[in-house]
Amino acid sequence: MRSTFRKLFSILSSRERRTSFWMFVLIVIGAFFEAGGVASIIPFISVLSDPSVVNENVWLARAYAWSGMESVEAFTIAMGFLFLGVFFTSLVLKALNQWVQIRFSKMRVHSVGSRLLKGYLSQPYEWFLSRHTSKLATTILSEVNQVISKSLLPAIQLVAQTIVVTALIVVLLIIDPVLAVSSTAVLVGAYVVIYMVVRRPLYRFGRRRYLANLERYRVTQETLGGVKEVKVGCLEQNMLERFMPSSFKTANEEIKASVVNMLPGHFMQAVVFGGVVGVLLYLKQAYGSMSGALPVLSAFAFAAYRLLPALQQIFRHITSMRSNSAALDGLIAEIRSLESVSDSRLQEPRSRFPELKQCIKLKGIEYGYPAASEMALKGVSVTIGAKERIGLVGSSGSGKTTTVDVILGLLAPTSGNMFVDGVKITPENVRQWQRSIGYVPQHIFLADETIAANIAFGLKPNEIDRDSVIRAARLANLHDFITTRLPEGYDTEVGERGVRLSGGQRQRIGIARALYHDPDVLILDEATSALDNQTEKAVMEAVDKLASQKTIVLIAHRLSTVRECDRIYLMSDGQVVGEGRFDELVRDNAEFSAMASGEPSA
Ligand SMILES: Nc1ncnc2c1ncn2[C@@H]1O[C@H](COP(=O)(O)OP(=O)(O)OP(=O)(O)O)[C@@H](O)[C@H]1O
Repeated sequence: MRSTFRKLFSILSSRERRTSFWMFVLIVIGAFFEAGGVASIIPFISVLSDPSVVNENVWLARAYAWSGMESVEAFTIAMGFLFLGVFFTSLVLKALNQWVQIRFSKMRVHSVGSRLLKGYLSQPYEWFLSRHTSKLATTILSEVNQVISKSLLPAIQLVAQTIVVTALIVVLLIIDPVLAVSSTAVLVGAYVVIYMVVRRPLYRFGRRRYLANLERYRVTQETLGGVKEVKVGCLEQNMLERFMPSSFKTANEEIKASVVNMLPGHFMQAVVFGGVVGVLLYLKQAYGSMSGALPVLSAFAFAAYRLLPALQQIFRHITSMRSNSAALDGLIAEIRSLESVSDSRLQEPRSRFPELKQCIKLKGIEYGYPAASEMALKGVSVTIGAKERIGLVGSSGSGKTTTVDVILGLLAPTSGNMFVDGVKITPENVRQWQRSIGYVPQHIFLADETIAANIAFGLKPNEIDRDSVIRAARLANLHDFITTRLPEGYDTEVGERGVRLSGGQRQRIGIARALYHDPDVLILDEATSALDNQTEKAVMEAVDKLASQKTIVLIAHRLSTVRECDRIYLMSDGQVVGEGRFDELVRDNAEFSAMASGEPSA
């Protein structure tokens, strides 16, 4: 249990830890008043049942004299009000404490989730290559919530209830030590026995729920993310059957944990009722008569009214923390797997590289993916002149995308260097370099927003510059389509994942997006490979318009795409094996010439 507290503490920031200290102080004050409420009932009931105690008891006599009351009746009424005052104050403090505790923990869903996303975003691109995005999303969206509501909040409430229970027991010990010790021993002992029985199954249920929930999210994301393939492949039933076991398991394990949480409550009622009989017999024995025992009985009854639910809640909090320790461990492992979180990797660099004047030079680049046995790039040297249009071609797996990812500054070469106008690209200046590049991937991710917001992707609505959006759309050959064919022009919603746009239109939105920040260099990574010849032609017209305005790097499967390039690099097995203009390569390079002859001319 101590280690669970330590782990929970470790997911809080130092500011949150300080806040939790003040929350603890408030809990102690609340407990003080709760115990005071129980203690103050004794003198009130004593005076009520036998007014003569006002003179017999030293403390009551002093209080009576100090109050200056004229009659014992008035004093009794005042005592009643005092008791009610303490009791009401304890209720108000209880409500305040609950509000503070719930607010503190629910806000942690927000802050821990945000810190986690910040941690993910500040990781290098390489880090993401070995991660499943569905697991990252599940951790942020589901597991953080699970840990906070089923582990952190119970932990806080456990501390609060334990302090209240301790304070109440101290008061009871003062009132009647024998009764306090024996009844506490029976109650706490019964809970300890139950906990010992259920702790292992609870951990098992929690671990199975955690794993099943990850699987549930993964299958959901695959199914909905690939809905087109699912529909075409008639895989609906298949996907449903893959989803249902993990979904069933998640629910089932949660049911088991909840029932185990609840059952001891019934068992404890049997213990308590058995105990009441014993207490009454004891009181009759110890105080001679029931009327003599009335003040003590009232105090114990009143304390039990708080103590029993508090003990039951303590038990539930402990079991909840226990059954969620797998989720907490998962979250901690995820936080630890993050390399240092650096703000510099999150902020937009203030400046960008000076305009490209001469060339981008890759010199002897070697790169190996973390888990791969073979190098993906084996000494690649490439020169891309300013305002040139360069093509990268080669068979699948030859290293084109890896080369582009190095140019994009996403992968740091294992050896070799990249220079931009003679300046070496280093971790310090790579983000400025990235600001100079516009990138168009093979599949454009379209957000469920307007055309304008999709072109100015990632910006807040008030940051979008309409003139830049229109300029980029004109360059991408999209402006006429947007203004004449779309009902609300640039303010037309594209629909989730761009389903209302054709493949060619989506790709041109991608090009407009890449051009929005007016980059020097435009990189298209198989941006037209998924399009038919006719649609590709329309997209390539947009690219042609940019020739001699921008430096362009094109990765292409189809050689027709790179026909107009100033220079083409042919890659094979992580190396550059040919270089030249299209016709030069057809003439001089057997591999290229074979590729060209195998492809119908566009
Ligand atoms: N994330 C990765 N982890 C390990 N190896 C990888 C990874 N991505 C690519 N590779 C390997 O690196 C080599 C080069 O891959 P790359 O994607 O650069 O080729 P490509 O020419 O772009 O291929 P394609 O035309 O199919 O996209 C391949 O052998 C590939 O298997």
